[in-house]
Amino acid sequence: MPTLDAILPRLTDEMRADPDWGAVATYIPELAGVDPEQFGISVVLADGTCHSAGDCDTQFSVQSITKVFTLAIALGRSGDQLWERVGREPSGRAFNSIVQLEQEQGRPRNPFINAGAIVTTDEVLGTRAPRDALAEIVQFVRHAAGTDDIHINETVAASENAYGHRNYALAHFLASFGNLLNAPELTLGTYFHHCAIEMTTKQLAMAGRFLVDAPALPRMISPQRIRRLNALMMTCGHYDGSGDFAYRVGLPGKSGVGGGILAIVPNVASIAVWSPGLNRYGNSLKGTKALAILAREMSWSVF
Ligand SMILES: NC(=O)CC[C@H](N)C(=O)O
Repeated sequence: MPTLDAILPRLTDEMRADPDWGAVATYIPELAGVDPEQFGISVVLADGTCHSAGDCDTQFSVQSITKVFTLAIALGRSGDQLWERVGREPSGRAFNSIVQLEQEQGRPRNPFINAGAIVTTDEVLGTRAPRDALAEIVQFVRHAAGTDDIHINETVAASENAYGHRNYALAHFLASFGNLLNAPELTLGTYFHHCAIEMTTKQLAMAGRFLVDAPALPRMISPQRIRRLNALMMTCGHYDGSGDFAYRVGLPGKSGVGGGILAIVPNVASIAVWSPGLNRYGNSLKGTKALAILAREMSWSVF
């Protein structure tokens, strides 16, 4: 089998040569200015070694990928009670869709669509001040990644808040159904801030180690919870593109609108890829392409 150190630079060259970079998200003005022609990839193997290529040292907005970390924290705090407030089914709809929320009386389909992540964030917030909940989230991510050099970009959070009408609509809808403990602006303030965490692909691949379940990698949650988080990433991690991602890549993954994807090869590896241009589902165009090639070349699949 070819080694990662041979595959990753070749994959990066291939991605850079492909003229279709997709389109960056524009609804968060601060993200609209990011140069789409960037590509980075990092893989941490079960032995702890990290292999990277391309723009692997550039920090980017991880956005919805943080929903995996907040879900892990919410489950740690509340256990199965969380599932009274949010479901575990794929939504088959865009990440920011509101229609299902009305039809299903304010219980979001899963924790990875925006409505579900707002509920999860609300659970993590509890009765605390947003600053305390955010400190816990950032600490969890730093601990997982094994570095303190991970921060929230306040400008990105403010930019999203200023234009966050849809997320405000979702939060108010949740509140109208009695599924929000805190005032919408408090929960959303916390949500926008954790989405605005920035990482490099190296840091993100390191942070994903806690989902791999390998003896040499840090253990932060139980093996059973690792399997369950991976199951949700597989079924819901790419919104209405989750089926397509499972078909093409065959691994649990979570995307963010900043163009990052965290994918897990259970017991084998944590993979982070970043390219800011998105496909029609709002998932990284080249990130998905690169993962499909890498998974095939390494024979990595859960199927
Ligand atoms: N898909 C995403 O990454 C969406 C996250 C973004 N913060 C939002 O709420 O719209």
